[in-house]
Amino acid sequence: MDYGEVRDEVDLVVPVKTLDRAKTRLTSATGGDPVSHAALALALALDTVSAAVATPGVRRVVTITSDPAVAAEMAALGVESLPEPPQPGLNEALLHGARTLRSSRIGALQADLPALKPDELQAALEASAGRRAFVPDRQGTGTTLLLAAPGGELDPRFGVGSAGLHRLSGAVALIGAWPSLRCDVDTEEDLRLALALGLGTRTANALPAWTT
Ligand SMILES: Nc1nc2c(ncn2[C@@H]2O[C@H](COP(=O)(O)OP(=O)(O)OP(=O)(O)O)[C@@H](O)[C@H]2O)c(=O)[nH]1
Ligand SMILES: C=C(OP(=O)(O)O)C(=O)O
Repeated sequence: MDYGEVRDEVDLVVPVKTLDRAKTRLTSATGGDPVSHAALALALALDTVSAAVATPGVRRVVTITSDPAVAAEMAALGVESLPEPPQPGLNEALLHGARTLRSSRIGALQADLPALKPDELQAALEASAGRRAFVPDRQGTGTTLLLAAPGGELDPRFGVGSAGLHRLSGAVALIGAWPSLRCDVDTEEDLRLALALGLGTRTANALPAWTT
């Protein structure tokens, strides 16, 4: 295989929790209303995936989710969903996706990047230059994107302090001027920052009243 041609082309797995369990740290942002909360969590994922699909170096996007509502909305974007494996947990879900896809190059993208710009994701793919690499979140502690090397293992270590764990596991930290790729939305403060960066249309339409 000529890795020179494929090394910037990647298949991305995007994990999405069931909407009733997702984004608990954002619960206060929607005033505790479960319907508004689920709509916001779904919008975050749809905007993230839409931007990923529009990125030239991304060949395929697949979500890992057990939520039929998420799978149906993703299908409307032309994105396939795989159910979660029997083993619980984010890393298990990502490993299951990576094993199922058997891609020439695999990556994991978090589903809470509602300001994501395709040109910033593309720039990160190019900066990885075919290495196993990751993009830390804006605080530098979490991970928003993990890329395997072409033909290599993803070896995901998401969870608390994942940036440090990915670094320790030998992945290269990619730090660029990619604010939309580094702005994962866990809290109200993150949502305000993403709003300032320019939200995708679905999240903009699902925003709680306090943002307007
Ligand atoms: N499929 C799947 N996705 C998960 C799982 N755990 C986390 N995720 C997803 O992984 C991404 C990062 O997780 P977090 O930022 O912690 O999001 P979260 O768990 O919804 O948020 P909190 O409840 O506030 O911790 C999000 O896209 C989640 O939907 C899991 O067990 N399975
Ligand atoms: C699971 C992660 O996301 P967060 O830190 O946003 O919960 C992570 O960054 O590994």
